Amino acid sequence: MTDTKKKILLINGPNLNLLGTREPELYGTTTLAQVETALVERAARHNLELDYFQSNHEGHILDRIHQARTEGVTGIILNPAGLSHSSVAMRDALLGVAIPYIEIHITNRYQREKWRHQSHFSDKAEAVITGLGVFGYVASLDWWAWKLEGSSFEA
Ligand SMILES: O=C(O)[C@@H]1C=C(O)[C@@H](O)[C@H](O)C1
Repeated sequence: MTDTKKKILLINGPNLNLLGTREPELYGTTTLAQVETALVERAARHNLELDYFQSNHEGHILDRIHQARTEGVTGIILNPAGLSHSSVAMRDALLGVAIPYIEIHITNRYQREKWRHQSHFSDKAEAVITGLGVFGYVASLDWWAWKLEGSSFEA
């Protein structure tokens, strides 16, 4: 019997293609490609498949979210980026496909402009990570692995 790995989809929103050179004092110097590569390798160690997608175009992100349902994606790691604070359509897409997601933000949004404190996604997220830098992506993946492996705690 083939061992079908559970699939996690990493979605990054607008301007995160600039990660590594974009306001490095806030977002750090690790590139998005480095994050994506590391997570694919880490996912494999957890016997998970990880696919990733980044777009600066809201509609393209909506289409990728819709596609995730047909692919049987188990869970999503989502950094909506600037769309966190504005996109009802993206929230509706996630609710529409009914795929659970963890919301991750590289920066601590609560240390930034007040309008960044609000997110259209947090109340429906499994969890929200904000301010761990790019480690937030690692934490998000490990959380999915822990959850899918039965959520057992070993101190
Ligand atoms: O911290 C982050 O990853 C988020 C990324 C962005 O691009 C901003 O628009 C958000 O406000 C914060």
